[in-house]
Amino acid sequence: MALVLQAYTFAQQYVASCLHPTPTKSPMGLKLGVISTAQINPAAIIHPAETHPDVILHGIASRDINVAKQAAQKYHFKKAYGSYQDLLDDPDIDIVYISTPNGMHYEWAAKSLKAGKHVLCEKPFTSNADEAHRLVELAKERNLVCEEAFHWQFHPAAHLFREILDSRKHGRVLRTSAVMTASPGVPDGDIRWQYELAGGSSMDMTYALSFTRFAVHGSNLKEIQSAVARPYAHDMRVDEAMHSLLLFEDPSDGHLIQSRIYTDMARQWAIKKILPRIWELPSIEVETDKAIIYFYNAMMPHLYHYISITDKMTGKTKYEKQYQGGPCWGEAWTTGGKGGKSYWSTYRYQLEAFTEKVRGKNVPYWISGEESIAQMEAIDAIYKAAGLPVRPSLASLATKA
Ligand SMILES: NC(=O)C1=CN([C@@H]2O[C@H](COP(=O)(O)OP(=O)(O)OC[C@H]3O[C@@H](n4cnc5c(N)ncnc54)[C@H](OP(=O)(O)O)[C@@H]3O)[C@@H](O)[C@H]2O)C=CC1
Ligand SMILES: O=C1OC[C@@H](O)[C@H](O)[C@H]1O
Repeated sequence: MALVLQAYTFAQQYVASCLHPTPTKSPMGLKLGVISTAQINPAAIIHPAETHPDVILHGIASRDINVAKQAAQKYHFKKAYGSYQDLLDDPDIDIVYISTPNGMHYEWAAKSLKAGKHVLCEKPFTSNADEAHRLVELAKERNLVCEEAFHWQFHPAAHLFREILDSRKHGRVLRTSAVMTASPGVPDGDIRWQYELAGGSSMDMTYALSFTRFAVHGSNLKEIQSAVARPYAHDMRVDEAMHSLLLFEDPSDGHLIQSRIYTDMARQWAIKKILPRIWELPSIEVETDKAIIYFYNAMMPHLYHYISITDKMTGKTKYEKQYQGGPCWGEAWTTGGKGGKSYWSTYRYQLEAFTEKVRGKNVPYWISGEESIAQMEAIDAIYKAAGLPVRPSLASLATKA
């Protein structure tokens, strides 16, 4: 279903770009280089960049020059490169977006930083926490921006959700349950099934953990109470699905929060071969002292979302939504005016913050390196608790070979 959402995002952004005029590009705009010709590129970076006055589609790299040339022609990049390193050797490029398989994020993000480029790196940030530490350290040393592309966190709806929880209007957070599944499942041969490329549902569907950590933010992960993987039949090291129970501690009063996380790259259909679970979008439910709060489609709220709040005492439910402005962006002046635009995708809001950060300005919201490290530490801990190996670093695999 997530693939369907991506296609829908692509279509939505395409229509939006026809309906809304392309802005005049600043002659001093940041020159963007894209590493890989991944299928996510149009939705995650190319269309958002098209509508951003301060970003210029400069170059795209592929392991195959012909593939790079085709992509450059299709999306109007000025240049195409037949290797990722060639792109990094171009001194004109200011910012780099990395959409390689997970296991290559660290290598190319580190090489980009060493080449003096700011980095927007796809999720999950790295293969493991050790790599995340090293990358964050490197970015600090070089005084460059290096961000994990957790686009959903930039959307106004995410901040409405957080404000509802943080206000404590409904009491403390007691329990959370986050889900991300694929039904129809991820196709065979996909990068997500490959252990060496840091595949697995906990890695790919890292959103469920991200929703959770966002909801309980500030709380410390105390322990993994339980983690059970359903292994992939062709490689037992890859978690086709993962069920985990995490325990967080809220430092303000020491109360405990139990968090269920369920990811599944091959979710059983509702009716076999007839009806996949297309309605089961990545979402999170939060129980507080007084209410049950549910954020439906937290991953791609720009397409559709709601936040429902059901009062435990009265049983009454009220619904909220936020497509622009709101607690985070409401007072912010953006390249789309005050509060952003209602048709902006999560990726467009993300790019807005990323470019402002690169420009050294204050941004309405940011994902720190420490945040990405904590996220990777939690993933490592889940793998260990489930008895599976932490995803390997490519460099360590090369040494073993
Ligand atoms: N933010 C979001 O919403 C999404 C993020 N993602 C993330 O983006 C990344 C890419 O995902 P996705 O678009 O599905 O990936 P794809 O499989 O479509 O693309 C991956 C690209 O990586 C390059 N590549 C380099 N080495 C390999 C290799 N050994 N095997 C396969 N490809 C290789 C290829 O580009 P080339 O041939 O040009 O070198 C390929 O096109 C992942 O990290 C994923 O987690 C994915 C989907 C959504
Ligand atoms: O980031 C993602 O979002 C959408 C999903 O289809 C995909 O598996 C994942 O990589």
